Amino acid sequence: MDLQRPDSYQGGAGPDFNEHVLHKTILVGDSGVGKTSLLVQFDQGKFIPGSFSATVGIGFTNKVVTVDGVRVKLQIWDTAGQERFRSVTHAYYRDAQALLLLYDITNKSSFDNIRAWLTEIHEYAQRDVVIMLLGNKADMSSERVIRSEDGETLAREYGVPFLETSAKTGMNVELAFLAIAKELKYRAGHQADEPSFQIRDYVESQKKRSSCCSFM
Ligand SMILES: Nc1nc2c(ncn2[C@@H]2O[C@H](COP(=O)(O)OP(=O)(O)OP(=O)(O)O)[C@@H](O)[C@H]2O)c(=O)[nH]1
Repeated sequence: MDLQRPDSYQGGAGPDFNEHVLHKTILVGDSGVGKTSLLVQFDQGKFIPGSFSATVGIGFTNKVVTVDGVRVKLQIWDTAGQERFRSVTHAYYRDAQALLLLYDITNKSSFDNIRAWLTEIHEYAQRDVVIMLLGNKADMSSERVIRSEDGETLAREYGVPFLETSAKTGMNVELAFLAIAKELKYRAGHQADEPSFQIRDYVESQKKRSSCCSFM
């Protein structure tokens, strides 16, 4: 990711109670799991195949998501997964409202490291941070080593929502950010008579499964 990249915030008119609030969301996970690709797919609707260039440091993209007719501004931070940048990225966890934690379904160690990532998150982030677990590269069915059920079981253990995504095809990418935006909007303020919003139930009801892997 180019850290000098200009802010991609899609501003514009439109009254809502969140107009001036930026909800800080951070992408974390091992190097190469697809954090930058996921953000590019969500922001620009495209996937740039080819050689992998690791993120250096940290950078952000602003993006407006409309949920239930309300504009919610997400400031999405893309972090470097490489170990040598950890101390830099930890500093950003503290004021994050949401964290998208990614592993790569074709890379076992990226999945095994999720527990260590969650330990770090619990150490450095706020107690009530919204966490979502994402198993990325779901399009790579022939190289899959982590079953969908394994991701689901781990997410259930930690009480967090889970989705399999593909930054390549776009599968569930918008849903992941939309669910986060809905949760943050709900937390920012809701009517007393508004039904409660449960992010895990919402994700379960909306998610598309990778058609490749129902046998796994
Ligand atoms: N097939 C497929 N390839 C992907 C997907 N997501 C990412 N990739 C590829 O995986 C490689 C790593 O992707 P990145 O988005 O750079 O990974 P990252 O997590 O940002 O890596 P760091 O910046 O080092 O933390 C690149 O070659 C991407 O093209 C996906 O969903 N499907």
